[in-house]
Amino acid sequence: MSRYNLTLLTDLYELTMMQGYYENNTNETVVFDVFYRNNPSGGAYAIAAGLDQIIDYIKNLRFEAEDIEYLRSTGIFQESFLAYLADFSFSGDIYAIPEGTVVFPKEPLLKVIAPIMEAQLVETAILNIINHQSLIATKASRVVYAAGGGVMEFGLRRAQGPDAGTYGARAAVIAGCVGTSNVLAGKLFNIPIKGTHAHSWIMSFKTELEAFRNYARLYPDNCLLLVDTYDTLKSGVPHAIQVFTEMKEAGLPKPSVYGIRLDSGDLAYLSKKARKMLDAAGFTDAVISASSDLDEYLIESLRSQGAQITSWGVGTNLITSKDCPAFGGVYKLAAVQGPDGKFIPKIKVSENIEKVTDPGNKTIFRIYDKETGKIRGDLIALADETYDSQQSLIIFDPIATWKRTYLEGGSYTIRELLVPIFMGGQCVYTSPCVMDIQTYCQKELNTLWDESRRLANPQTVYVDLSRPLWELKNQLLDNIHNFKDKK
Ligand SMILES: Nc1ncnc2c1ncn2[C@@H]1O[C@H](COP(=O)(O)OP(=O)(O)OP(=O)(O)O)[C@@H](O)[C@H]1O
Ligand SMILES: O=P(O)(O)OC[C@H]1O[C@H](OP(=O)(O)OP(=O)(O)O)[C@H](O)[C@@H]1O
Ligand SMILES: O=C(O)c1cccnc1
Repeated sequence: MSRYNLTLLTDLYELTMMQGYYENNTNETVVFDVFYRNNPSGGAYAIAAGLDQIIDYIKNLRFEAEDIEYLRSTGIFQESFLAYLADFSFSGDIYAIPEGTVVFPKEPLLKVIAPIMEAQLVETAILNIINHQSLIATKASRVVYAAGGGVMEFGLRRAQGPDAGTYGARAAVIAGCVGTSNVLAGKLFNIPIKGTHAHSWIMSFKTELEAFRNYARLYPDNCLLLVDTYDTLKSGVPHAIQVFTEMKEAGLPKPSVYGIRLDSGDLAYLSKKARKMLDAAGFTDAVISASSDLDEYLIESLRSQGAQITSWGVGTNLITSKDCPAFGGVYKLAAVQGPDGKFIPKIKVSENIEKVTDPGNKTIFRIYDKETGKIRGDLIALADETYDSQQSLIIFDPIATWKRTYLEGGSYTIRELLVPIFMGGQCVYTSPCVMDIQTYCQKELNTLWDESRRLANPQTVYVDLSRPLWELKNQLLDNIHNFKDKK
């Protein structure tokens, strides 16, 4: 997707810090990690999304003459720094977890290794993109899980602006929605567009029957009729049946999709009644679709009541992730390259143990049970560590270290999650198309145990530190405390 230049999509402080580094003549290479601390909506996982837009952003990162002019007009920046910006391009490395991957708190979803001026500039846009799309993908995966499939994303009108509606639709399809009502998203990302019709269509005709007949004449192959404008069971469903009967009698080919949409009332009750009426008329394959302020909990409840709904239009609650409006991804410095080229690990200490960062240039290994393919745990490790799944391995909780799991050599498989995206400023990664990411995401979700997928109180997936990383972290914490003690 070609996009306008987002180079100024950054917080002012990134630019003022950048100018500070420029003035001080410091531009050492650093490592920054993107990670999040808590799973959205009380779940046990998130879905990584947004990488393709980050790639686009980095590729197009340059200060145009008008950007420089604007920055000059603020009076904050020196001419020498503006001249540096005019020549700026990204020269660093980026590693990331591919889109559609199931991810967990604390693990680096993306890692930037670049001169500090570059690494600092890109913080805001990277977080903005990952935080939004990962949030919506995670929410959508919950909705799709509850529905068992057949979810159409209908939220554009209630999204927080055009970008949220469009990239949100992309994220929703990655996570398993069968399509979106957003036509621009369909065009930009080559994803299926779906839709029925509104109450206004029915109301614009003299009668409901006339409105249905007209719609069926125009769209005989994809004909979902909205049946709740006047009276769902006494008018809408009987009229829909009448029109389907007329289509059949006219000898029209069987539609690819036909049926009804319920948009109000007791969806459980109405769908069961409507199913009986459609079946009795011989339309056993007619689809019953439902919409109206749905979310994963309502859908789960409807299904547990035996609602006869197999197609779901979900808007507001999905596209805004209404119960959890922010993803909370952060960007933290993990290492600074010393004069000898080696990375010096950095740690941020906090009163709150959860907020102490993991130091060093790191990677992530995912450990799967060999027999079932399910995730046993993730291991955040130093980037130069290697593992051999034929060797036995003990993984342990980095805080409650007595909680440990012994993995017998040969009983597990292991995969490194971070892959190179940019090397020396050049993109070395080709993003799959959205529908391929969707297929991959489905496989990813299947690596979670059912206990970690359920909506309420799911089982946490272990994210542990490798022994070398754990030792490094403790050593740095000790050093800091020794220093404090001596003061
Ligand atoms: N982070 C971890 N890494 C590896 N193994 C762990 C981890 N946490 C727990 N275990 C192991 O998993 C098993 C279950 O432990 P336990 O019941 O304490 O799990 P838990 O997830 O900590 O439970 P809780 O839900 O109370 O937090 C034990 O064998 C324990 O040693
Ligand atoms: O309810 P959502 O999950 O957001 O799904 C999308 C809603 O948008 C449409 O309604 P419309 O905008 O016409 O308003 P309505 O709520 O009055 O039907 C549609 O009929 C759904 O009800
Ligand atoms: O096509 C539909 O039925 C639709 C699209 C957007 C919002 N509500 C419904």
